Amino acid sequence: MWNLTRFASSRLSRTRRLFSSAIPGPCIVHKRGIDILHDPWFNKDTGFPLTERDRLGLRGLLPPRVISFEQQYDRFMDSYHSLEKNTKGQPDSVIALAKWRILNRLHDRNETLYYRVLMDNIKDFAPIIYTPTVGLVCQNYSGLFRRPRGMYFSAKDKREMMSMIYNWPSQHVDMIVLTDGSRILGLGDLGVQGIGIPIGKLDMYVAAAGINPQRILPVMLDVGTNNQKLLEDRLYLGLRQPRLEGEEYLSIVDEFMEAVHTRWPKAIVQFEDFQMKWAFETLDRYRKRFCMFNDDIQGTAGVALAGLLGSARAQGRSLANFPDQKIVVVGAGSAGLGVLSMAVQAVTRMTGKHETAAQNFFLLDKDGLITKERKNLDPAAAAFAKVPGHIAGLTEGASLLEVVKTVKPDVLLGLSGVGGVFNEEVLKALRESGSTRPAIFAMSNPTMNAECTAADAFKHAGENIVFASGSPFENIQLGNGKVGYVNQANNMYLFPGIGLGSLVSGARFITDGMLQAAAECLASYMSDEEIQKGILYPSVNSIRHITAEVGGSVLRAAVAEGVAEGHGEVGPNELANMSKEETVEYVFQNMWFPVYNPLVHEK
Ligand SMILES: NC(=O)c1ccc[n+]([C@@H]2O[C@H](COP(=O)([O-])OP(=O)(O)OC[C@H]3O[C@@H](n4cnc5c(N)ncnc54)[C@H](O)[C@@H]3O)[C@@H](O)[C@H]2O)c1
Ligand SMILES: O=C(O)C[C@H](O)C(=O)O
Ligand SMILES: [Mg+2]
Repeated sequence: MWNLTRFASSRLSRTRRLFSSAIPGPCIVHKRGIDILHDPWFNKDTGFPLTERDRLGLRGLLPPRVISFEQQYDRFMDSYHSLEKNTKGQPDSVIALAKWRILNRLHDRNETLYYRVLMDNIKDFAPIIYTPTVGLVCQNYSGLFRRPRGMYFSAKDKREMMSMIYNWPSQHVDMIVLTDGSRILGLGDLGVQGIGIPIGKLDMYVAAAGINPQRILPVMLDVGTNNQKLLEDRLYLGLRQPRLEGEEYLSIVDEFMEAVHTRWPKAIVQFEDFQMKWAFETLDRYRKRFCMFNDDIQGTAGVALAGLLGSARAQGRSLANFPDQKIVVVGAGSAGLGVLSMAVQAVTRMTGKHETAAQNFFLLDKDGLITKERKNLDPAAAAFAKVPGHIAGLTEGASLLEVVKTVKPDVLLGLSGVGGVFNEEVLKALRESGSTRPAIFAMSNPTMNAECTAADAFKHAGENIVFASGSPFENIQLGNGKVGYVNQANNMYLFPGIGLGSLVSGARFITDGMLQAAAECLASYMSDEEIQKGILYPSVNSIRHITAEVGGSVLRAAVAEGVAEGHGEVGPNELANMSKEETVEYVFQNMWFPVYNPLVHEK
């Protein structure tokens, strides 16, 4: 139901009321007539008032009755609910794709209405436009393709990107999400079909951070694919060649980054779902030259750290005891290593001792426990490699079950991309760990790649656990009215605020201090009462509020670190003089909100 009063009960209420009473400002449009109806940025469908139909040459191109935004909203939601009813009993994937299609059609037609229904129903719609359905959409992208969205740069576009970037119709771009499709969620190399991920992430940017949808740009860098099935698929829409490697690959990314920053020097680029070697290499290569970050390494790390600190609180420990938590991380890829690096930074700050900061962290990959004896030990994992035999029974390549039985961890955190690796035996061993309240983070996406389901976690590891997963699961009814709370540990709680805070501070770079501030903000967001119930993260329904808070923290950190250059009319000195509350209010004020603005034609 379309209802502005819902905001009154949310944590957004004060600021939202400010917005809702404001008269929407006019919006300049350079086209007329049918071209406006075909442009989802400006189209209002049957919502164009008569005066506007006259002004814009729309008279006669629409049925005569003017339908209000509220009525359009309700009409869409009615169709959506009918679809839900009509698809009952069909396979989950069929229902999920049908829901995605109806939302996507609205997205293609009328962005204002689309983003409004998305924002108001974010808990129901996030699983469709984001994980898990976005994974299914990427897997089937070439068959589902109807209209392009975003930009595609391919290996064949070498030396052309600087001019191609000017093909994008929008004068201003604030946020770019870029992928090369090489590691899409836990689904592997999906080549050009990975474009669904930047689209879904940017939908979250609009819904959560209020980035103006006219200023977002999803980008696919198609450098080929090593997915043989796709190369042989006659419908595949990407380059039919193996992935570029080495310098050839980097020269393509370099050229793209130069082109973007020539046209939009202040645009922020989020790298998403790059395979590990390129995720680290590109972060290292660009983070001191451009305002960019890698969401899988850095966004995930902050969300996981906030969850780890929350689990310590849920176990009744003071934060000063966080370094004593024994944490087993399964998956030594971009996400797992990002999480451990940030956790080590946190422990170092608490104890002042870097050398021993990783002593309670245990890291496994597909070959088991990583120790100093590992052949071809990845330098990025070396800091977390154990000395074999240091703890009796812990040898190189020990299985997850052996590690859990020996270490008796407080936390089991999965970023392996492998569904079910937290199997019954592992979960039962965790139950025996003796930890007052074991925590399980099954963070891999989409749902079928989660290390365990919520139901299995509560069943085998005990009702006392704290549970979080990367993709959403329903809460578990434990009987006798008791509920096993399911958290969603997903980087969506941070990347929108990191992007928005960087944007409105005019940050030159995104520093570790800004990322740390984002994580601390999320960690301190939850009350003790919530944490005791096992609730580690806010409801997705309050994502705009948490994003404004995170954005404010990121902004303040940017100022403190001397990288804030100001944004629009607001200079660095003004930013520096803002109180904490003022920074959050300023971030809110910069959020776009979907309403129909009066359209004014200009040649
Ligand atoms: N919830 C979130 O916010 C979030 C954020 C980022 C990534 N992820 C998910 O994390 C997963 C991994 O992402 P990544 O970028 O680190 O991938 P990656 O390919 O860089 O790393 C995967 C790691 O898992 C290890 N692995 C594979 N099979 C294993 C097994 N059976 N047991 C133990 N380890 C195993 C690999 O050796 C590798 O170290 C993906 O499913 C992704 O969707 C979730
Ligand atoms: O996309 C997500 O839902 C989270 C994360 O970025 C991932 O790669 O799994
Ligand atoms: Mg990702």
